[in-house]
Amino acid sequence: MSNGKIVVENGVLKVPNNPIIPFIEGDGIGPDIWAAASRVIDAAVKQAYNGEKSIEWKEVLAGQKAFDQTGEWLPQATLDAINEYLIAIKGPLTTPIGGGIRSLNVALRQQLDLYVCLRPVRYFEGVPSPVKRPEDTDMVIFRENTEDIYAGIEYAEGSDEVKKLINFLQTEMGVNKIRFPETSGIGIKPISKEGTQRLVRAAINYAITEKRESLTLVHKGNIMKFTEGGFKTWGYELAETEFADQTFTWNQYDAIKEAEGAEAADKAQAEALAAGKILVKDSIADIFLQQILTRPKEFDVVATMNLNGDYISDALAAQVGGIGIAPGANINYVSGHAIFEATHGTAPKYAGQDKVNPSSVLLSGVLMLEHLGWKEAADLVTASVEKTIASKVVTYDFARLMDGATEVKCSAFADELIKNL
Ligand SMILES: NC(=O)C1=CN([C@@H]2O[C@H](COP(=O)(O)OP(=O)(O)OC[C@H]3O[C@@H](n4cnc5c(N)ncnc54)[C@H](OP(=O)(O)O)[C@@H]3O)[C@@H](O)[C@H]2O)C=CC1
Ligand SMILES: O=C(O)CCC(=O)C(=O)O
Ligand SMILES: [Mg+2]
Repeated sequence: MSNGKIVVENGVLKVPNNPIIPFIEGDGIGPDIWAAASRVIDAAVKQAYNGEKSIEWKEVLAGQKAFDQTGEWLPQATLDAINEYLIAIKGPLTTPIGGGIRSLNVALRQQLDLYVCLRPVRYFEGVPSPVKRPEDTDMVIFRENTEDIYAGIEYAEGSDEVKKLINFLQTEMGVNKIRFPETSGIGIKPISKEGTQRLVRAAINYAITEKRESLTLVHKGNIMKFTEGGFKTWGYELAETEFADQTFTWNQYDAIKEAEGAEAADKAQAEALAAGKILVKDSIADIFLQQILTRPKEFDVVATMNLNGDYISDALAAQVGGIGIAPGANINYVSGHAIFEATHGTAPKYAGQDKVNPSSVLLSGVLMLEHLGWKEAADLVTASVEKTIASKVVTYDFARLMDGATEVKCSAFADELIKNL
């Protein structure tokens, strides 16, 4: 452990006092927010441990910077370094729309098999929000990170591949419902039982450890029966088999109701919850998006597939004040690999202006510190974010919605955060 490498031993992370942590600066606003956030993290670690601990940052390349320096968008050396050092943090990377390279963000998650995209959503007092009671929103999203349409199995309209696939579907599979077969692009959506269950397992384990009350499986299983519907079925199945003593599911509720009536089902559920069991329920994605606005208190931990999770995490971020403050982490709980990153993207129109809010990547750093077991440093940063926002010294995104705010640049906001540690 003396060589600065974080390792996993018997499923437990061993962190030296001076761990080497690879970082990807990112495209667009990446350099600005990374410079700001890393300064705050370093200052918090120094203060929390009187200089006995510190992070040795190791830059690894991806995105435009990597392409300019090496001719590759995601060099093998970057994957090798993250593989070796286990934990990394990154700024956002650009993905062109419609053509060009596929997402490097997705590639990193898939190639390192970081199957959980963890995105906690909580309110910070004083942050301007579009809803009346933003403090009612306190959810933790577990977004499946390796499957779904993000697998990138897509064929362009007019290509030989799409003609072959459509022909196969029509002649071999009896499909006659492709409305415009001559001009369709086709995408494939793989959702597996293994992929679902390792995600739901992580979500239930989190709910147990963090003493959360419920887990909601969000899906569109009424329409996509064997993919999103499978997700729901396999999620309930996992809860009822692996976590029989710790959970009570709506599936079980329905079975009791059918056999013994609604009163018996209500009683069984009430008893289970009184005994501290986690309620595992499900929600169809469209109604879920309505209810997170109208009844946010009913939701706690949320598990869902990749695309739903992408939409839901941005929607929930907006609810508590926007994407400038929404952190995230991509984690493989078995191998120990993790990459921490903001929920937002490269915001190209603000690139190089030292303008945007560094809180998303900074709070991703807080998740990283917590993951390392460096809670004291994590708590210092969180308290400083709370204090700084309460003092109304904020970046443009909050300043434009707050009365009496002092707008500061990204780097000056970091100075303020360090002052308030
Ligand atoms: N994980 C990743 O690396 C991700 C990468 N991307 C990529 O980023 C690129 C741009 O995507 P886009 O759809 O514009 O989404 P972005 O998240 O980059 O930006 C959209 C808007 O969100 C607000 N915003 C984003 N970041 C911040 C911040 N730090 N502080 C304050 N406000 C912020 C800005 O709002 P306003 O205009 O109102 O000021 C901005 O214009 C694309 O190539 C996309 O693929 C997207 C998401 C995640
Ligand atoms: O990879 C991208 O460009 C977008 C990723 C994204 O939207 C996300 O991680 O939430
Ligand atoms: Mg997204």
